[in-house]
Amino acid sequence: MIELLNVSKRFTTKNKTTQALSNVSLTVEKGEIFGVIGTSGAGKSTLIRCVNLLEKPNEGKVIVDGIELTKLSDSQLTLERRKIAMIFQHFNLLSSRTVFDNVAFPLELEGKSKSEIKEKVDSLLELVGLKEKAKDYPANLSGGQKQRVAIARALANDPKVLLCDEATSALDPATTKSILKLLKSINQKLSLTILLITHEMEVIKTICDKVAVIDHGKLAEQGNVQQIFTNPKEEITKGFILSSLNVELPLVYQNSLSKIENNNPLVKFFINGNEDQSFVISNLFEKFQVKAKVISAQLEYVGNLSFGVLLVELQGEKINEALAYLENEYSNTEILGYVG
Ligand SMILES: Nc1ncnc2c1ncn2[C@@H]1O[C@H](COP(=O)(O)OP(=O)(O)OP(=O)(O)O)[C@@H](O)[C@H]1O
Repeated sequence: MIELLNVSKRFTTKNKTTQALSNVSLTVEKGEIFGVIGTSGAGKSTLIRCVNLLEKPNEGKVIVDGIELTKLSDSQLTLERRKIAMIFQHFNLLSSRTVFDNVAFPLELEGKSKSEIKEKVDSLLELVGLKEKAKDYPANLSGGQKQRVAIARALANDPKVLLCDEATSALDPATTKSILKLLKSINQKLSLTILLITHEMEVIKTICDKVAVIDHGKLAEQGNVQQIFTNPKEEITKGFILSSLNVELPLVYQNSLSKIENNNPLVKFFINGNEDQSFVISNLFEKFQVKAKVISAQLEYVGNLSFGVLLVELQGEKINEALAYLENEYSNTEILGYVG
């Protein structure tokens, strides 16, 4: 449904040229939710804006629904853009219009009749759960409600693709969840293809089928979400996954941690979704008679795979063998220090 082929984009200002995207290729299949994750300045906004040609690539092709947008005239592009809707971090609603009139706006531009508009807007407000707010103004809505209006408006012209530019970044965690749930249900009900950009792994984990990691304008890694979460190849991807797993050393351990190596090591390591790895505690005991006291842990599920981080204190005689085993078998094994 969306294909970017070797897309590059440079911005040239008076003093310098920034290579915002280098040779980016990706394919989003029909009906898929595809997430692009990256840190600030990585090129996410530029990438998503290249899909509807709000930014024109310097090189490469952009193909949406079989049409190569990069070779269309401006008037042809205007027509094709109707298939591609977009929502934004800050909602971009018209403050002088009611909720109803915001959603009606693209239909008015299309020249639809009053009765057609009423029928469509009512059904869209029903879809996003905001029927009772039809007469309210944006200023009187919560952030989550504003984004619901923006989603209803985006769907007014029955687009084939929805682009989400950090759509939940301005929302609190509970509202983020409800908006992601709404996007997923729209994706399923309408078979709408969704491309989103985010800096939060949580968003990817919650609704995406596929993910691409962008770093300094290049795609570092891409694949289905299960595969990337459980077997990340690139350091940047591992960093995103670890940052979404929040294990902290409890204060009592922080205060007693030392560098004295003949004490018990505190070890942090990553479980990658492989079922064998879930048996780490019994493996350590069976193989080395080393006991692993769990200090902190976070396990997550992507589909039926569990992955996560474990923080344990190792106790026993064959500590060095146990550490070598963890370093070999588990990614990102790290000795945080020693406790007496
Ligand atoms: N219009 C522009 N003119 C000049 N440079 C730009 C322009 N837009 C983006 N850039 C530069 O291109 C690079 C990528 O920017 P982009 O906004 O795509 O990153 P991002 O990943 O979306 O970051 P953020 O999450 O902070 O919005 C940055 O170095 C940015 O400064």
